[in-house]
Amino acid sequence: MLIKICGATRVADIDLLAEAGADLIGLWSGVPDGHAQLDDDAFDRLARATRKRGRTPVLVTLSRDVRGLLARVAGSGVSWVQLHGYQTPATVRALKARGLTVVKVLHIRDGQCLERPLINAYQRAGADLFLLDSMAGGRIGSTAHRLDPEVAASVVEAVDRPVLLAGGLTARNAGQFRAVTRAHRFAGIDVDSGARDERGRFDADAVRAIRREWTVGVPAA
Ligand SMILES: O=C(O)c1ccccc1N[C@@H]1O[C@H](COP(=O)(O)O)[C@@H](O)[C@H]1O
Repeated sequence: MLIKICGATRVADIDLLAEAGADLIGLWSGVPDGHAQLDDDAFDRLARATRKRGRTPVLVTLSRDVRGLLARVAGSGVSWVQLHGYQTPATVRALKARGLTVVKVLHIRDGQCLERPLINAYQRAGADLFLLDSMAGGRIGSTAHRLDPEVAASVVEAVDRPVLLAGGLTARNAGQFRAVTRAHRFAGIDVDSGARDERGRFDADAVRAIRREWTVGVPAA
């Protein structure tokens, strides 16, 4: 299973996350006013640092601007893109046409998957993975609002792609998701808030504990 930690902003973050066991590291571009939004130079520098440490950088974005996204991946050599907003299947198709690995986020609000009617269209467009994230009210992302394990299990059953879980995940709540983590489609987790200390800095012990608790009973790849 994959552990993705999201929102690195410094090379020191990459060092800490790589050492603590992150497989994928999320770098934000096209997240206006986001707490971890990077300018282009910082994005390229952190993408290089991530690859140098043998980890996979992931461009995390709300942008629907396909040209802009292609420019960003071309400039940085990043090949994974996480579409965290309400991008359409056409955006997924356009990125897949360039050979990128595309993770499409499905938003869970009040027990419902907002994009459920579009799941087949995203699959036909070539989405490689889905990522379930819980919304708090109208807010997208880093809500620290825990995903509902039963809703996650029902969406995982409904899709035909590997699934990452996100939304308020920590080492402490791993046990509540055992039914999902045993599912054939479960691919891993994505964490932002739960990997940080009270000052908002990444915490290596928290990341190690996340890896330890979330891999209990999950067959090795
Ligand atoms: O946090 C945001 O504002 C955000 C904006 C745009 C894209 C992603 C964002 N956050 C992502 O939300 C998940 C879950 O975070 P958490 O563990 O609940 O804090 C994670 O991928 C964040 O990077």
